[in-house]
Amino acid sequence: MGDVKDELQNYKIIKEGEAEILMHSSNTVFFNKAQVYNRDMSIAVLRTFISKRKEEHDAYLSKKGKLEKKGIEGELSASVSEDVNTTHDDQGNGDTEVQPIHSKDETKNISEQCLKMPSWKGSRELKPPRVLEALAASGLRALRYAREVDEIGQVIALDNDKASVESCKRNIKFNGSTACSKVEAHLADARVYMLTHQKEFDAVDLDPYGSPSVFLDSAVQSVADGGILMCTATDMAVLCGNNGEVCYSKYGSYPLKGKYCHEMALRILLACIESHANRYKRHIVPILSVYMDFYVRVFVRIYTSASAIKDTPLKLSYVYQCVGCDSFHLQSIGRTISKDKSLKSAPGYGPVVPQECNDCGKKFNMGGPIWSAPMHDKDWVNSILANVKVMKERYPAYEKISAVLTTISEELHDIPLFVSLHNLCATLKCTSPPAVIFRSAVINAGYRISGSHVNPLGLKTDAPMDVIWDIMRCWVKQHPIKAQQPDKSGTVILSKEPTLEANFARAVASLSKAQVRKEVRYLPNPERHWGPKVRAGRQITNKHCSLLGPGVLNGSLGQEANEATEAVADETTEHSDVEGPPMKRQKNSDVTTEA
Ligand SMILES: C[S@@+](CC[C@H](N)C(=O)[O-])C[C@H]1O[C@@H](n2cnc3c(N)ncnc32)[C@H](O)[C@@H]1O
Ligand SMILES: [Zn+2]
Repeated sequence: MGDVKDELQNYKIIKEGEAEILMHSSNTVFFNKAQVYNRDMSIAVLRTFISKRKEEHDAYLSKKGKLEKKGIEGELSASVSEDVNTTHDDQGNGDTEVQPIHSKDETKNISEQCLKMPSWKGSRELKPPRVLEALAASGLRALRYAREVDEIGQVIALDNDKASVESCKRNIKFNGSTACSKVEAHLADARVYMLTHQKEFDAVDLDPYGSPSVFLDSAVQSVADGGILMCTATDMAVLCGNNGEVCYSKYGSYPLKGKYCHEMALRILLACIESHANRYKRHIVPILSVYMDFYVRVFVRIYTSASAIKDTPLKLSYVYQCVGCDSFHLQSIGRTISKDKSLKSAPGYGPVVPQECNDCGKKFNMGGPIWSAPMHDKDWVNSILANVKVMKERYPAYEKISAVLTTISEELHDIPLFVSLHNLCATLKCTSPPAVIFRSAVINAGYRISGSHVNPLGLKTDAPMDVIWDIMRCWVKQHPIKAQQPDKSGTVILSKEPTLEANFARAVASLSKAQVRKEVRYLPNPERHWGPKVRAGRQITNKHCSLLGPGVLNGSLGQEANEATEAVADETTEHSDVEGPPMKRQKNSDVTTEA
């Protein structure tokens, strides 16, 4: 007895949500409290998944019941497969172009049809969802799922590290009867386990150190039809372009350095998961894709449909980014043509840009392919946010996740990537218009504009780059700058006369509903040292700098975190900035990005 007591003295209890874990003083098992956002967000998604799954099952049973009443046995499955085979309305008499998919309405057709084909198809009883936490460490996440998500089924927690599995088993016992009855811990290589448990889990969670790339192939196979894959990547330096070739080798896409790099990271990860899913006649439907703090996390549903995977090239694009002015253009990989009442796939028309940038005359870097279809499902985002607000007290990170979800709910979902107002001004070496004034000019020119959750200074818009530069030319006419060197991109852009006369009068829609209601949309980090952690039990060395940012060596925040904090500070001044003096921005990437 005394021994047990002595032994327990070496542990401290860490509580997060309703779960408690024992952490040994030597802390050899991975634990990062910054991941509370990640775990809270995942719980919110799982709660919504359970209620949506129930709705889908009820709808399926009601449709089935109606058909059975009419005595039309077998028609349901026929109607479902018909739906899945017809992914577009065919209106053409001869050859008709069908555009690549960027908008939700276009994907909605596809996803709605696929939603009719989940794993429980045909069964009257909907079993509680089974969850796999493939990389569990202390088991904190698995325990939170089991204790906090009502109606959840069995949770399997895996780790290939013996100490982690022992700690996980200890924590299961420590959390009492619900945990003991629902959570099981196994020592296993997650890849082998997932490969040998195909389509068995309604939710699979991947939360690795760094990149999830080696786990994706088996993970997409272990998710049941209509199930959800939740996947984190913390290798932001790789995904954001510091090691472009490493990114290509891990994810099959080239990243581009740019203000939108964190959104590009999300879209590279989505494209990579889709590519693995396609190998098994499966495809993804993104529900929510989030960049937070120092990592990206995506939530995607997975379906099997040999015909739906033909649409994949319509959902992927290369990105051309000008090395001089950062203008960007998307090149879709595929298009479809409708011929004699059937749809055919064809390679995308290209190139969408000339050799030299129309705006400044410099060359383009080409990145991608990225997922260019919507990366969130708006209905899901609204449901998740509503659910989070109702259960406010059950989320330790309520302020943060509700702020992120609010900003995501406002994003233009059909617009991949974004422009940065400060970057535009840095190129022109001009003072920055207040965001609300720039937004107004875009709206007054007949285009849509929204913020972006990944960057408080990002603006998503369907206005083409030439319209954006015209607005900036008009702004500079009103706020003249000193003469610059003639070969600079900004000088070339300003040497052209605008063809559009920008109207900077404040437009009604220039502030989002949440901005009007003064709801929090971005939050700074709660404390210093908030950021990624290295593998349990390992020393921080120079090698980790590429993953965590140079600040880790002296224990300060990484570069990513610093930029985020700076951006939040900028965003918090956005409102006061509205009528205030414009700020001058310097561009430091002018020389380094030149090819
Ligand atoms: C970042 S930690 C997981 C943190 C945990 N999900 C949480 O929320 O607290 C990653 C874990 O993956 C485990 N791991 C790495 N490779 C693995 C593999 N091939 N199979 C199973 N576990 C693995 C490591 O031992 C480590 O405990
Ligand atoms: Zn250019």
